[in-house]
Amino acid sequence: MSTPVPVPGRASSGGIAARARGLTKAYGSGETAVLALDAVDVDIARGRFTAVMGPSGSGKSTLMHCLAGLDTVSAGRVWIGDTEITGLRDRELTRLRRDRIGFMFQSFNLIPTLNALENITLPMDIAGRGPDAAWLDQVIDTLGLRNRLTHRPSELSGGQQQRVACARALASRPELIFADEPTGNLDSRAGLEVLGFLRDAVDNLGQTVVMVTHDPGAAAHSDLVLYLADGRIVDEREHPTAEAVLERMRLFAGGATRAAGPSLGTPLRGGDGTAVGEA
Ligand SMILES: Nc1ncnc2c1ncn2[C@@H]1O[C@H](COP(=O)(O)OP(=O)(O)OP(=O)(O)O)[C@@H](O)[C@H]1O
Repeated sequence: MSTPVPVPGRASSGGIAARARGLTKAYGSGETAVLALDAVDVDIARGRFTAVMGPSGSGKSTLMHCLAGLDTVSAGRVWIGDTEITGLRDRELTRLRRDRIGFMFQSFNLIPTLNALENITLPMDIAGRGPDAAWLDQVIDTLGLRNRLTHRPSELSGGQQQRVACARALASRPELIFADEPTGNLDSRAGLEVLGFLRDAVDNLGQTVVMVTHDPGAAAHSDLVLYLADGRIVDEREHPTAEAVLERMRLFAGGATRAAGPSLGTPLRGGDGTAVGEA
């Protein structure tokens, strides 16, 4: 009998929020084809904060998009909870994304003509579902948005806008939140705040978060870092510190990481608090 090979990401006692087997994504064809993901197996543990890191072009965003059903796969299978999403029709996939997944992007993606509260509840309004009032209250208070609810995005700072986007992602109490560089457009103080809220969402609200980032300091807020290189998960680390992540990133080809910008180096919880990224 062969010994089972451990799958990156591993389960928590809470089970699996998403998983992929043999996930392969190629762009283009023939000579110009790019293999963005190369037969990736991964388990995303429920109730945990998972960070995805790797050099530019390693496939981080593609992995996120395929796991979240935002992009089709070339081969392999993907599940959200127990639902296989590969093979779902567009309409079913749209409904699944709307009902079961929350998204945060680097560029906030708020509607400029709606105020903060309207932005937060928009996905539920579109779905024709009223929010759970007690949960929504808790999300708004956790994110410190109570006195900003009537403001439009242009009347909010970048950090406040991302907090609104975070509240929008949380409002329907999704099974899983995917965040693609959520701190990429924020100064380090606002970025730290947003990471703290994502951490709170996992620790205090029982949410599951998957975050793509370039920043070892941001990754240090997670429970587990998955390292991608050339479309494969090549390593993982539990309870990462910023130093350990930076060190691992240095091992990638050329030693170059895009961590040279302002780093969100001081985890609000755990880690050793040393600022990195300026190294
Ligand atoms: N729509 C597309 N068409 C063709 N190639 C693409 C497309 N999207 C991504 N790729 C290629 O797939 C590979 C993985 O891209 P991806 O955006 O997932 O990497 P990444 O790790 O998120 O990069 P970055 O850190 O720079 O955002 C890259 O080689 C990229 O050029």
